[in-house]
Formats: sequence, structure tokens, C-alpha cells
Amino acid sequence: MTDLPTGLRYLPDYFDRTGQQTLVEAIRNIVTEAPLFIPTMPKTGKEMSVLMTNCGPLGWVTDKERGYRYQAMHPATGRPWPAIPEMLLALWRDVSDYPDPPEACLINFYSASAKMGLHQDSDESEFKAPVVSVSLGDSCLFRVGGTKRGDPTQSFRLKSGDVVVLGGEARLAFHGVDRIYPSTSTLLKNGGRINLTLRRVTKA
Ligand SMILES: O=C(O)CCC(=O)C(=O)O
Ligand SMILES: [Fe+2]
Repeated sequence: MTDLPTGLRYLPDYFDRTGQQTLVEAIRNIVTEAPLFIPTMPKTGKEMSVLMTNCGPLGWVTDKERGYRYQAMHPATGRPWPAIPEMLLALWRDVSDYPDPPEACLINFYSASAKMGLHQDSDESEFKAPVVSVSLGDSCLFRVGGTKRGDPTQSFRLKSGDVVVLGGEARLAFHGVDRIYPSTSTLLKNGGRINLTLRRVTKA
């Protein structure tokens, strides 16, 4: 891998197999309390290919009518999101270089055919805090560019246990997931990939 954007930190194998299994068990419990939902694009209502849920005081949601936003309640159950697992709060303390805890942890489920188009994470009011991403299960091809949509991009593989920190100049870097590599991990019984992103939403 050549020069990554300034402020992008790639921490391969941050979580060992035991840590990954502990996280998957925690996510299983979160999904029981806060069921996965199908996110839809603002205005068009087009379904995204990932399934989502959240944990934390706030969760990221989207639908045709109200678009991208953070809210304290699950859109279908109307209940608050489950708490962020302590292991993820510890990760944030370790890598974020930000004094306050994350407020949202978005949980994305990718099937073998799911992807995520190039986008910026820009629905937060605090950009001084990084976005911290954890990959679990099958590997993916991750693409990252600059802060403008047309900037050149580079791609690299993320595998189970890897952590990526988008901070500093890279906080608003365009990024996306072009493809999943099926059967590259045995972590998830039914295959696929889980991505967790920890975000600070409001200014402390
Ligand atoms: O799945 C990933 O690695 C990235 C997810 C992402 O960019 C997001 O949820 O905003
Ligand atoms: Fe993102």
C-alpha cells in the first residue's frame, strides 16, 4: 500500500479472533433488541444493499421522507438504541485522540452482493472527532479518496479484525465499499461482512 491520505490510520489485526468473537456475540444481542432495517435513499426511496442497526445514545438512520439523520430511537420499534459495548468504547479511547465518548455506532451488514457507494460521513456536527471503523467477517475492497468527490482514489482490502481511523484531513474523505470477497472468513456462520463505525455526533 502506498501513501494513504493524511489522517487515515490503518490498524490491521487490531482485534484478535477472541476479540472478534466477543464483538459478534455483542452484536447478536444488539440486533435482538434493535432489529436490522433496510435503509432507503432520501427522495428516491431506493433501497441500499446493506442492512443496518445502531447502538449508542444516537443512531444513524435514513428514509425516503426524512433523509439522513441521527436519532435517539429505532425507526421501527421506537425504542432507544442499545448501549455501545465496552470493548468498542475502549477502542475509541485507544485510537480516537478525542476527549469524549462516541455517541453513535452504526452497524452495517453486507451480504456477498452488497456494497456502499462513495460518500462522505458528514451528518455529524463535530468533525474534530474521527470516524473509527471495525471490520468483521468476510474481507472487502475498501476505496478511499480525498475530500472532493472527483479526487483520485485508492483501494485496499479490509479483513476481519482490522480497524480504520478516518481523522484529521481524512475525516471528510470520500470512501466506500466496492465489493465483498465471499468465504474469506469463518467468523460469521452465514458469511458476509459486518462493519461498525463509531462516531461523535455533537460537539462536546
Ligand atoms: O463498511 C465500511 O467499511 C464503511 C461503512 C461506511 O462508510 C459507513 O457506514 O458510513
Ligand atoms: Fe462512511
